Amino acid sequence: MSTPRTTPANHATDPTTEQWRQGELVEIEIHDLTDGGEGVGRFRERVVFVPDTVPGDRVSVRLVLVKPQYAQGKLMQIIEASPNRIRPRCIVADKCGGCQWQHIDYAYQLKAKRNQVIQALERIGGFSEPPVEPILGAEADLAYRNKATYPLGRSQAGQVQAGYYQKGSHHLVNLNQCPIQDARLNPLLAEVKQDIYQRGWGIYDEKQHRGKVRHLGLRIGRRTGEILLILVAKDANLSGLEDQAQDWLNRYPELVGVSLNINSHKTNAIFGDETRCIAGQSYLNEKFGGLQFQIHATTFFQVYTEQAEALLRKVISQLDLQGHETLIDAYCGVGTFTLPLAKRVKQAIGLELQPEAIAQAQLNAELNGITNVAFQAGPVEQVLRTLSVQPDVVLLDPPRKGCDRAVLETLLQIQPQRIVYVSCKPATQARDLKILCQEGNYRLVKAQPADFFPQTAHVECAAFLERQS
Ligand SMILES: C[S@@+](CC[C@H](N)C(=O)[O-])C[C@H]1O[C@@H](n2cnc3c(N)ncnc32)[C@H](O)[C@@H]1O
Repeated sequence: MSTPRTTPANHATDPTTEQWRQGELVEIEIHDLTDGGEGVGRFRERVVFVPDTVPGDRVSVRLVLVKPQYAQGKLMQIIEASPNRIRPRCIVADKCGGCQWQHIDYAYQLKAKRNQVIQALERIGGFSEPPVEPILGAEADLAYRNKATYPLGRSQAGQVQAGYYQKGSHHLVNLNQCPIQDARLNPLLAEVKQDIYQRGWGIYDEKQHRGKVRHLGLRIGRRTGEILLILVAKDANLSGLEDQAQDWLNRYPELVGVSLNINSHKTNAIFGDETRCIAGQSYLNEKFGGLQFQIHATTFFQVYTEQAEALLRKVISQLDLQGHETLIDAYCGVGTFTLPLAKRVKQAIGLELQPEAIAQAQLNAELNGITNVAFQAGPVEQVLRTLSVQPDVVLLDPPRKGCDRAVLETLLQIQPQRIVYVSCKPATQARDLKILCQEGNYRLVKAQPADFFPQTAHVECAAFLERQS
């Protein structure tokens, strides 16, 4: 299970290519899954990647892209279904690119995710028999996401649509509800689209870079039920926006704020730099790790609150902090891990690129009366080496691309006793762990996978390292 997705160079003149015909219909058995969630089979001794399949399936596949060493297949027919296959609980699962694994039994998803971590540690990290714990599976494998950001579009009849892009395309799959979102967000999704239509606000066209409203975002505090609504628009000129925002606040008692984010750039990035609160408040309240948090609409917060908490509990129990330690939380966001951990150490320092997230982290510390914590805005690769403290523990939780090389080099110089590396991308995590563990600097004590993203191929993992004496 879990084949890293490789795309070998295209040797157009390789004679073996001739044995593959684009458009050919072939029958194959699926025996593996890639990191991206596609099934893997073999045909004429070479690899075929097929979305929407699962190990144990015997399928008929159209070869839609043919390369010398691999082909991309499109599932045409399931000849014999794997025992791991289930009927998707989402009515648009066959089209929508939001989830990759709606057709896979949850127990098998968990097995495949743990295996993804093991494979990455072995193949990329070079660890033999890595110490990977059983995965922390989720109690609820649906209705778990606390946040949704939908691109907007128009139907041929001109109706406003919101949803996720179709697999491998920029064609929008219109949704009125999404089974992996917190169900309390669904009524807003269906009705707000209609209001945008009634207001006559132009919908952004990414090809032409014309129109106004680009995305509709919804975020909910799982424990408090408070909801934030955010519109992302090319400019702030939406007639009647204040009235409409107030109308939404009146209509949905659980909605606590409506914001407008302005993104005037021709970019794939969702949010622009400026966010204005239009009605209500700019943040929602949430409870996490026994603490109170305020979270704005555009700042990072883990999408599965309960699972993030379950991983936090593992981190706390593994670290067994005694109260005398200095802890650095690099890539700290709004203080999600920093603040619960600060209560268990002498001093905590959070580092984060986004100044808005740092401002919220500071505020969250104040809200909870936590005074032994300091936050600093800036890139970890620059800030970490300028700190004058000697940390005992460093927690890393970088974005998917992993840590900048300079961060790893600084860690190898300052040599904290322990490093916890939390990641949602096993491949980059394994790459970075290899660097930290080379020449016997650190030892991988334990890797703890957790499912933060049921129905998708993504997996979270906390790796615990100890300095070798
Ligand atoms: C995966 S999130 C983790 C946030 C936090 N630990 C949490 O669990 O909520 C990664 C965070 O790193 C921040 N970030 C990205 N690149 C960074 C960099 N070069 N230096 C500092 N922070 C960065 C992002 O803004 C984001 O808040």
